[in-house]
Amino acid sequence: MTYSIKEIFYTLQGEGAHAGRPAVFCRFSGCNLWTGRESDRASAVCQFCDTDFVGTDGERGGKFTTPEALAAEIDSLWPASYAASKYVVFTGGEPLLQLDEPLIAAMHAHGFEIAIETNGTLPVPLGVDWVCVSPKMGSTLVVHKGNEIKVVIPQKDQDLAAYEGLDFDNFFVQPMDGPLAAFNTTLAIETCKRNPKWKLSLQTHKLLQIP
Ligand SMILES: C[S@@+](CC[C@H](N)C(=O)[O-])C[C@H]1O[C@@H](n2cnc3c(N)ncnc32)[C@H](O)[C@@H]1O
Ligand SMILES: Nc1nc2[nH]cc(C(=O)O)c2c(=O)[nH]1
Ligand code: SF4
Ligand SMILES: [Mg+2]
Repeated sequence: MTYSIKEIFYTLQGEGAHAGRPAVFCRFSGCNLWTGRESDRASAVCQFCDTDFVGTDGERGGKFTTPEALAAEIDSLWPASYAASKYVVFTGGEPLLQLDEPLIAAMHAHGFEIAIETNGTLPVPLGVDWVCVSPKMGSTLVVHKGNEIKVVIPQKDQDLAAYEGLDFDNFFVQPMDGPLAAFNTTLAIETCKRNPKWKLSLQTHKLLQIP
């Protein structure tokens, strides 16, 4: 399996229950809900994406022909002086188009805890340590359990109650970034206050202006 990687970088997890935790982000190229081309955005299933996941031209991006080569590149970003708490977040694009058990095994062999950020339309391979699902209206959700569900609001015809019976440890709403970000943030705050099952997830890396 050759892995197509947009970029790999070391930063703090910005979102969800692990916000503030140092993590290596590995962003896979490609998504099943949008081509990533602006000309296709209006006809895509997922139209609000804030991410460039096209190609392999980002920082440390490229084609990795073995799981070991990719794992070694990810591990090279972890501070050598502190070889504990190793944490990798596989994102994209849609990571479950490419993340497989050999890569999971290679990351575990390097001592990493493995997280994914997924749209929940594809099955999760065994061995992932932290599953964050962010469902998209217009797609079929097949991942009904995990560590956190992080619902971007608002989306057309969305019904938060439909997610409340799912088997997640944490329920987050995250305001949709874009022209209505300020309005959406107020909406998310009000949503949590009205229904305290839900907690607020902010994209703190954007507030902090870090990757
Ligand atoms: C770029 S996606 C990649 C992972 C996966 N494809 C997914 O959608 O979960 C990473 C996270 O950013 C969220 N996201 C994308 N665009 C956003 C936006 N405009 N505002 C807020 N969150 C956004 C997604 O819902 C997801 O939780
Ligand atoms: N700092 C930081 N945190 C993140 N959490 C989820 C991200 C993503 O794009 O999947 C992301 C990201 O791109 N940067
Ligand atoms: S599913 Fe994720 S990566 Fe794909 S277009 Fe939507 S937010 Fe972006
Ligand atoms: Mg992001």
